[in-house]
Amino acid sequence: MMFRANPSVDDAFMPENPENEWQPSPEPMPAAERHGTDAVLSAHEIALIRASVTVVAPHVAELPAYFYGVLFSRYPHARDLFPPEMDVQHDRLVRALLLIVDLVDDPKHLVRFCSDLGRDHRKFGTQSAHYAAVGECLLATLAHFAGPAWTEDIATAWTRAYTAVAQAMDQAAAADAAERPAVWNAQIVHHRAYGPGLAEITVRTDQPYAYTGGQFVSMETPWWPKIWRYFSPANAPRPDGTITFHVRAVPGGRISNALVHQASVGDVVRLGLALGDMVLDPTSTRDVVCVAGGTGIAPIRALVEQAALDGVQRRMELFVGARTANELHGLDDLLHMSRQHRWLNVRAAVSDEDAPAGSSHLLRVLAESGPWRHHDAYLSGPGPMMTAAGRLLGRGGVPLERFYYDPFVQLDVPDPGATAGPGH
Ligand SMILES: NC(=O)C1=CN([C@@H]2O[C@H](COP(=O)(O)OP(=O)(O)OC[C@H]3O[C@@H](n4cnc5c(N)ncnc54)[C@H](O)[C@@H]3O)[C@@H](O)[C@H]2O)C=CC1
Repeated sequence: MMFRANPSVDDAFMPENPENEWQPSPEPMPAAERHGTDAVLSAHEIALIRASVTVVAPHVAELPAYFYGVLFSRYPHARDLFPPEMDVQHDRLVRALLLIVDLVDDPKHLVRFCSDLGRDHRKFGTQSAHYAAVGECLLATLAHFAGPAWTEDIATAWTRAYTAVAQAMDQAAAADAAERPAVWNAQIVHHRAYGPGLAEITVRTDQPYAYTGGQFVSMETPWWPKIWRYFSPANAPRPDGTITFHVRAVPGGRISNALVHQASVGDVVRLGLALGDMVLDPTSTRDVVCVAGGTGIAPIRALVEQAALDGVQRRMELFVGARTANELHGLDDLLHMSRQHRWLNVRAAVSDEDAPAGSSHLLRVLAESGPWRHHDAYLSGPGPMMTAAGRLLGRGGVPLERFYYDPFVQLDVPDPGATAGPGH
C-alpha cells in the first residue's frame, strides 16, 4: 500500500525500520465504520480514545510487554503464532496504537486498511477467535496503564472501535480465503550476488501468484520462522511465474542477511499476498516521474514492465540512483526498454564513486529536469532520498495526492501553491 494525500491506512506498516528491512504490519485496532453498517464512532468516542492514548503515552515503552504478557498468560496457545523473538512485535503494537490516534476519524481509509490487514494476517494463521482475545487483552492493557483515568465510557469507545476493526479484518480474511491461499511456497531458482551484500534472488511459486508491478510482497525464510519482511518484485508477472527480488543485507538484518549470505538455489521461502498501491493509476492520464534509489529500483522496474505489458502510453521519466555503477542493478534492462518504448526515458546517477560521464547526483539531475507539476510522482528508495525527492517535486508543484510510495516513509511535501516556481 502506498499513501496518497492522507496519512493513509498504510502508515501502520513500519515507517521507521531499525533493520532497514521491510517488516510486517502491526496488529489492528483503529476505529472505523464497518462495511456499510452502524459502527461509526461518535465525535465524543473519538475524543475519548485520543485522550486515553495521551494518558498511556508515558508508558508506551512498557505497554507491549504487558500486553503480550496478558495475552500469553490468558491464552497460552497464542504464543505459537508469534516468533521466538518478540522485539519486532513490540514495535508493531506501539505503532498501531499511535496509528489509531491519527486515523480514528478517517473511516474510509480505516476500512480499507483493516481489510488489507485482515487479508495479510492470514499468513500468520490468524483465526476469527483470536480477534476477541486480542481485543480483551488490549483493553486490559490500556486500562492498566490509564489507571484511574480509565472510565466505562472510554472502555465502551475502545470496545466499539476494536470490534469494528476486528470485524472488518475478519470479513476480509474470510472473503480472501475463498479465493486464494494464505501463503505460497516459493523455491529459489536463481541466486546471484551483484555487489557487496547485495543479491538478486528469483523464486518460483508452487501455485499461481497474482500481483501487479509496483506492489510489495511479504516473505518468510526457513531460517527465521514467523518473521516476515517485505520486498518488492523487480518484475511484472512473467509467463513462467518467476519473481525476482533485490535484497541488500543490512547490519543486524536477520532476514536480509540470511537471504543474501545463506540462501541458495533449491531453498524454499514463503510469500504472503501482494499488497500496495504503488501501481499505475488506470484513471490517470498524466505523465509519470519516478525516482528510485538502491534496491528501491525494484518496484519501479516492475512498474515500467507492467506499463509495457498493459500497453500504457503515458510518458515515464525515470531517475535512478545508487552508490556505485555496479549497484545500479536492473538499469541495463531499463535502458534497453527505453530504446524499445518511446514513452520511457531513463536517467541514472551514482553517488559514491567517480561518476561516468554525464552522471551526477540523482536529485540534482531531477531538479535540472522537469517541470514536474503536471506529473504523477512515484518514489522508492531510502527514506532520506524519498523525503528529499518529495520536497523537491512538491516545491516543483506536484501536490501530495499525486505522490505514490510505499508505506514505510512519511513524506513531508510542501504546499506547491506556496512555493512553486517557474519551470518546476
Ligand atoms: N528491496 C526492495 O525490494 C525494496 C527496497 N526499498 C527500500 O529502498 C531502500 C534502498 O536502500 P539501499 O539500497 O541501501 O539504498 P542506498 O543507501 O544505497 O541509496 C541509494 C541511492 O539513493 C540516493 N540517496 C540516498 N540518500 C539520499 C539522500 N539523502 N538524498 C538524495 N539521494 C539519496 C543516492 O543516489 C544513493 O546512492 C531501503 O530503504 C529499502 O527499504 C524500497 C522498495 C523495494
